[in-house]
Amino acid sequence: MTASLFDMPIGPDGLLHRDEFITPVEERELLDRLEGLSFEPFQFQGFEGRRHVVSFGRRYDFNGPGLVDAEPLPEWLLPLRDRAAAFADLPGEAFAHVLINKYPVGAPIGWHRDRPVFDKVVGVSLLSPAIMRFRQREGARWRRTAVALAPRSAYVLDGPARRDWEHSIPEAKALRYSITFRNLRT
Ligand SMILES: O=C(O)CCC(=O)C(=O)O
Ligand SMILES: [Fe+2]
Repeated sequence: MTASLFDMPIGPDGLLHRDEFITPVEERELLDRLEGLSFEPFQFQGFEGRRHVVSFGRRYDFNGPGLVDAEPLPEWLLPLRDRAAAFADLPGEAFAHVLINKYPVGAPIGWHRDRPVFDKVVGVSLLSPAIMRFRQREGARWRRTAVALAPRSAYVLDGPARRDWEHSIPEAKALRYSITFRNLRT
């Protein structure tokens, strides 16, 4: 499944977004799996975020060492990994790192660009909708845009959307999960 007419070229260049990337039944099965994981508060240089996370394959430790090994990807994640990789024009095995985000009510993700050790990012949204905001500095001002992330939709961040724009998601209004896949920059 590579880019098609139905992948909306909205938002910054390099952002692809596809609704109904997974079916409601697949979403339910994934949620059952996610409910069994041990999420931990996101740690950033001594601070704890309201967002909770689980990593597989590799884990990015923001308190010092950077990229470290993590538990291998569980079997149940492999079909989604392969579908996400195809969406980003990559082989499944390229996605060495999976980060699952859990956003309880009130949990945001602040403005950031993903770490430069990673290349493309694919994110799959589950359970409730969110708005992903983008901003890019332009002189003294910010260019801004946003994309609606419906449950079961997926996005690819590549090119300028990945490298030049920052993204963030405001405080969750209802519990939401995202399953995000990253390959390593070579
Ligand atoms: O929840 C999302 O879809 C965004 C996650 C994100 O930006 C990240 O994990 O770096
Ligand atoms: Fe991100």
